[in-house]
Amino acid sequence: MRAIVTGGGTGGHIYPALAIAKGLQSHFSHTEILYVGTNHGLEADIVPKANLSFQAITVSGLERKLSLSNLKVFWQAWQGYREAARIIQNFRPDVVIGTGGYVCGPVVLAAARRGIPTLIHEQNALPGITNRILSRVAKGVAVTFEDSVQYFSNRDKIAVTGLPVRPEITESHRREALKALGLDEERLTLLVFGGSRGARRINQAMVEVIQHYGNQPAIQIIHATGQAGYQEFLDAAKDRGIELDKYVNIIIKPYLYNMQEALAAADLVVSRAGAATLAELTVLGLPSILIPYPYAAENHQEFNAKALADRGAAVLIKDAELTGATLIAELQKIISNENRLRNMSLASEKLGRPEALDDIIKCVEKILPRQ
Ligand SMILES: CC(=O)N[C@H]1[C@@H](OP(=O)(O)OP(=O)(O)OC[C@H]2O[C@@H](n3ccc(=O)[nH]c3=O)[C@H](O)[C@@H]2O)O[C@H](CO)[C@@H](O)[C@@H]1O
Repeated sequence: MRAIVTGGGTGGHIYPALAIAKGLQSHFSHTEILYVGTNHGLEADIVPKANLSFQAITVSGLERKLSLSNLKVFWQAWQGYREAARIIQNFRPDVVIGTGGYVCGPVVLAAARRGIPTLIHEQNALPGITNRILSRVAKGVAVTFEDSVQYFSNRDKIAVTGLPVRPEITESHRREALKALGLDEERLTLLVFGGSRGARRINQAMVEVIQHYGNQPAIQIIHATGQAGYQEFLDAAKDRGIELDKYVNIIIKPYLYNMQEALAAADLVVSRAGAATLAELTVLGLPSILIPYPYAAENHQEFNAKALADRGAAVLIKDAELTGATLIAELQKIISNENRLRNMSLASEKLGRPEALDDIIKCVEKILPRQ
């Protein structure tokens, strides 16, 4: 089986594509995977680290208003289409799978035009523009939420599968993960990150949180600032007189390439409310404090977060209300109440979709020509 997977820009599109690639590798014998992305998306960094072949094409997003730079984007899209067509011609895939982001457009279109079976996966309840367009030509459409079915015209090809998480995330174990991270088994572990690109607002609040919990014996913290916010975070901590290297219970990283270990070690998570993150939290039954990114298209992160908060799996803090003090107060309420932590964890587990990856592999089987 030869498959091209494509999806890019942010982790929310890339990790589901990686999960599907790994699912294909373990389901079909002799699977060869090629990941097609762009050189300026996070995928150029993440995919080679996952030991998959990677090729880049030229493409960028449209601005919403008509402008000269949009003309350049159309030209790039045409170039990207020709590059995608060439890659497809050389690789000769049996199937092409897209998980959203602009890069999927030319790749899935070029494959569909050549009669190659194509499947797209939508992570959010409100489908992205690329997937809405591609759903017209794709042979199959897998969606995370029942709610998104209404946005697609051809309902026969839609399957509600949930969002696939990377297999290593469900296969990691707490004890080994804590050991690998150099953390203590007796302490409560708090994992904090702001989606795949980090979140400045969360980083700002975390400076105070870290000062509050630094060297406290009962807790340890892993905080990913995002690549772009790392230096700013270190500077802000320094300005506050915090000497991070004196805290034995705090790990600060720009990015967690070993998220499976961080999640396995965690007892409680503070994060944005992107769809891939929430699928990972619920598949592991992790309780969380969610701060939805308020500028995500049509405020979809707030809807994502509410789905968990309304069922008792998470506490929601609005971005505008987030400060170091509000975060510490919420953390204290949860940490000091073991029962609450356990109930949140049970509620979270109920929302998990561990079968999502298998269901997507079934969708792939369905669109392949019969042998
Ligand atoms: C601002 C915005 O519009 N964000 C969107 C983007 O979020 P974003 O790209 O942040 O994606 P998600 O929050 O859904 O997922 C982040 C992914 O990155 C991983 N990770 C994160 C940090 C780190 O250090 N290491 C690491 O591995 C997480 O484990 C997760 O797999 O795509 C999601 C899925 O389409 C949408 O729901 C989000 O609304």
